[in-house]
Amino acid sequence: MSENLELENVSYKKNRQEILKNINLKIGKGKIVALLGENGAGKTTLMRIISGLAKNYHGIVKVNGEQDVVQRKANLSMTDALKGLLESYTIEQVKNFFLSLYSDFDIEEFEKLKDFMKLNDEMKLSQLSRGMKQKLEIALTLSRKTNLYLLDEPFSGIDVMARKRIINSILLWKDPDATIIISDHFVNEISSILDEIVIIKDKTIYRHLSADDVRAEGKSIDQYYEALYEDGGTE
Ligand SMILES: Nc1ncnc2c1ncn2[C@@H]1O[C@H](COP(=O)(O)OP(=O)(O)OP(=O)(O)O)[C@@H](O)[C@H]1O
Repeated sequence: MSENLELENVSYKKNRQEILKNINLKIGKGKIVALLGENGAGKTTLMRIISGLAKNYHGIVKVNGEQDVVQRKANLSMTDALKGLLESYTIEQVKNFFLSLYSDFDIEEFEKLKDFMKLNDEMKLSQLSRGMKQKLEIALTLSRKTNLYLLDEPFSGIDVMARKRIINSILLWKDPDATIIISDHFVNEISSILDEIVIIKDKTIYRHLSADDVRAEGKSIDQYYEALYEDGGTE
């Protein structure tokens, strides 16, 4: 059976500058994975490569065994849902747009998530705060029934209490076979739901390990992550 995500020797340059090199990564079905790294390490770029937004990379990218970009897009859902949408759109219009665009968009799931996020149909995008927009993006992203979810710093503008509520609920919303990759700078907040950790450093995958292995060492995931940099890893 194929992995939900496979990257083989992926490299990417932008304006002749090397951004990522020799990325090899396999993520199995059902895993929740943290994608970690300093500012500018390449987390967003990696997600954009996987989702087919960043082009002209070298190497092989497969989502649910599919290499073709159209197939990959059909097999993943990413938190860039509101990009390009008119600010005058109401949430109801956004919902209808998603319904027309994605055959896997689960309207009942969206209604539940929308209530959970304390959003309503009449709200216009222009009236939403940054945190409210992020909540809407999470709701839209998770309402698609797909194999891979890419959440790029999904909680950065969301207040602490709502963040905890959302993180704790991800396990309930998630299909057991679906894989979620979350990039985040607040590792301790998501650590309880993680199965694996991927760290990008020096333009490549620096560590890929199971969260249980870290816990078995008696360390929390953020302690482990911080120690990597304290040990002189910031060169
Ligand atoms: N449009 C662009 N043109 C040129 N270089 C870019 C562009 N976007 C990103 N980069 C470069 O690509 C590298 C990786 O950026 P990326 O946004 O993927 O990092 P990140 O790990 O997501 O960072 P952060 O944690 O700050 O969001 C950086 O060195 C950045 O300068």
